[in-house]
Amino acid sequence: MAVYDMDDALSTARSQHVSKAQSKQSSNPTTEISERYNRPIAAAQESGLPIIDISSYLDPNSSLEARQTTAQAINAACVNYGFFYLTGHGVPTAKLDEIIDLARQFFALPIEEKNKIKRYDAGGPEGGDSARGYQGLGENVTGGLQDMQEAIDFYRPWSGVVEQGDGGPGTRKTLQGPNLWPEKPVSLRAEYEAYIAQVTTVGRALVRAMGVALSLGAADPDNAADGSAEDEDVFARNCDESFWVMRMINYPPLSASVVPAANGTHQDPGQFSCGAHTDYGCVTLLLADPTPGALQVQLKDGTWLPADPIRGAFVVNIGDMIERWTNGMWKSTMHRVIHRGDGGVNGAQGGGRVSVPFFFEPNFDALVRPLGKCVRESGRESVHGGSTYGEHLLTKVFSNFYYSKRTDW
Ligand SMILES: O=C(O)CCC(=O)C(=O)O
Ligand SMILES: [Fe+2]
Repeated sequence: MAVYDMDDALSTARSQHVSKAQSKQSSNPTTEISERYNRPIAAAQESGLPIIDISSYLDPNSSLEARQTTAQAINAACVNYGFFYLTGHGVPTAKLDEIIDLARQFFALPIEEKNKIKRYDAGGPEGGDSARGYQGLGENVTGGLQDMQEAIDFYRPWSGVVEQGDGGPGTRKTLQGPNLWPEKPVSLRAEYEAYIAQVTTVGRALVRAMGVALSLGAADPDNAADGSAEDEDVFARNCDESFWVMRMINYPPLSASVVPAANGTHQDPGQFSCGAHTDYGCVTLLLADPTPGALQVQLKDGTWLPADPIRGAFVVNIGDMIERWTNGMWKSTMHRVIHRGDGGVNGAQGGGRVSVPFFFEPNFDALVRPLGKCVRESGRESVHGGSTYGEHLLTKVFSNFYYSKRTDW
């Protein structure tokens, strides 16, 4: 089951779909980490993630009924899984292939070339901003463990005032630097910028559909610019200048990985490609190469569901800001990546798995706090007093843990 055919995969996933698991999701990442690989993989997965066609939110001529059907499917997927496949998004499959291919070409370059766009700490003499640029193997940490991945992070360009960093002239504040684009492959930057424009359109459509899915009520035209109005446009309004992040990742096979350590090198067979975490923002549109078995999603009974790629579809998951806005009615779901390299197209070649998640996030200054309707319907106290997305993001970047479970809000 190496390369998916879209039609086959869709029909298989639909026919295999079974009802949700009921028991409570683990919220303690340390338990998960201590168990390493030992948690069961959900019985070879009887249940696939739901598949949702977003085209009715991209087509201005779609019927109300079509949009309602999509919204209901989104609500069910977010209540039960926090994850789903997204089709009908309009980004050509050839474009998706090109994005993966360019990433693979970059990661195949010598380390000296990759380090030309190395990420450096804010305030340092290199002019880094602690966020943008290339991160080598083992630099990313989840739950105290090094992840076996290398990556480049790109963010929405900083449009606020650019301040001098704490290190004096020539230094930068966190997040305020320019994106560091690789010189090679030469076409990467233009292709990626065009892709970012496309996925931003998809992200906008998706969050509009999510507002409808929560039955928040039609927007009053008088509130069009009011970020605090709690109608069905609330997510769209608070994401209209999305402070997006795009991460280009290469996961070498764990079986062959050697992690650089202060005292030389060591190999850790219990290492994760990416440790269990929830995403900290709004919605993630994940594009990944066809390697099966690598991405795993934690179901409510604690077992892990492999979320294998479907060619031409995104894997979408909701992040902590949506969980906060919905007062926990929609949960951001734990997921992890284990690319052992012992199967699949790329694994069989002993190669890395490449993925390019696009994190469609709220505006930097968007105030994110539980919606009144969700507080009432969830039947629980408000889970958070509210903070801007920018404040939340900065705690993530300052903590130097790219990923973390949401216990810190
Ligand atoms: O590479 C993947 O499949 C998932 C990556 C991920 O979860 C993340 O970057 O947040
Ligand atoms: Fe993630």
